[in-house]
Amino acid sequence: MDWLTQQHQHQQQQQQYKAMTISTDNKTVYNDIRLGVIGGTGLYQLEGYEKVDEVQPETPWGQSASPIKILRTPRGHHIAFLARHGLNHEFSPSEVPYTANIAALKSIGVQAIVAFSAVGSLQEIIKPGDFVLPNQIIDRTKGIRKDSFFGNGVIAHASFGEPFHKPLKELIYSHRDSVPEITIHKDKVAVSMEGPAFSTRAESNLYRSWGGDIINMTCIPEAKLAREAEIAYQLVCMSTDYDAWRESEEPVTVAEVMKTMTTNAVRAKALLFSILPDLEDKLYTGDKDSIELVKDIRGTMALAFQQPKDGRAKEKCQTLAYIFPGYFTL
Ligand SMILES: CSC[C@H]1O[C@H](OP(=O)(O)O)[C@H](O)[C@@H]1O
Ligand SMILES: Nc1ncnc2[nH]cnc12
Repeated sequence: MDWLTQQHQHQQQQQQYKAMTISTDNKTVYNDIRLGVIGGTGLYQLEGYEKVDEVQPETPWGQSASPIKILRTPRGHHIAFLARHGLNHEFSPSEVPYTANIAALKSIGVQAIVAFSAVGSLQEIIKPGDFVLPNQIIDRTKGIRKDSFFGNGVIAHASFGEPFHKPLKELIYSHRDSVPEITIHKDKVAVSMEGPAFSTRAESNLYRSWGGDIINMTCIPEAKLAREAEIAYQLVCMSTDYDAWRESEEPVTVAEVMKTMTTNAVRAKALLFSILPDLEDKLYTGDKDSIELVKDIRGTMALAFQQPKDGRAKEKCQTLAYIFPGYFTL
């Protein structure tokens, strides 16, 4: 079968699928969740929205780090909020159940994620308190995190040259003046390190020499998994410190990060609040299977499989059907 036919067939199958979330009372069904928000260090709740429910689906990759809060926006749409490290920050960056987090969001219908992250700055121009929309990542994690839904008999290679979702990034950036206190930089390079200890001064300088602009410990594998799950994903970074490269200053500590995050968290919520109506216009208008904003990412994995269909491990196909409804005939 040629790829166009394959693509067409896949889109038809996708249309038959309607993501649904059953509420905790087992009665209410939310089938209109399209936006997911992930909060990181210092951002564990999204106040200001009506909490209508919370769900924690059991995915084939386990449970998400925290229950997913289903919130109603002032316009009446449902959005999903997840605390990446757990509500009490109980998962270290190496321990976060990234696969479960992304699978759970996908399973309730999320098609776009705005993810927040506290980052160190590797450049003078990015001051603590500034926000950054990166467009590239240098992966310095150590291979101990599960960073793919594939393997074990079903092999696929996602395209990851552009690790973030450009239309989503541009939408967020277009609101850069909406919160006057925030300076937003865009198209910067994020270094994602393993941690949990922060970098040495030598490492911090090395990342600068590689062109790194900011550093965190979580965007790998989160961005990769979102890409595999065909979810449009943009990281909104909040600079908290100058890491360890500035000889004139003490290297970063958690106390410094948390101090800056107190203000950053308030600003992050203000930014989200101001971009939300635009995001809702773009994401919640029209049929959920043909949203213009995310159309470039829907169906992309159909072309990423390595094997002939009959060469795939059946059991693994069944598992993967949880996040790829329509891709596998079971
Ligand atoms: C407590 S400082 C290091 C910690 O902060 C960032 O977390 P997140 O990306 O979830 O906001 C960084 O990635 C590290 O996990
Ligand atoms: N300097 C830093 N390095 C890694 N992750 C961070 N998160 C916040 N500041 C950081």
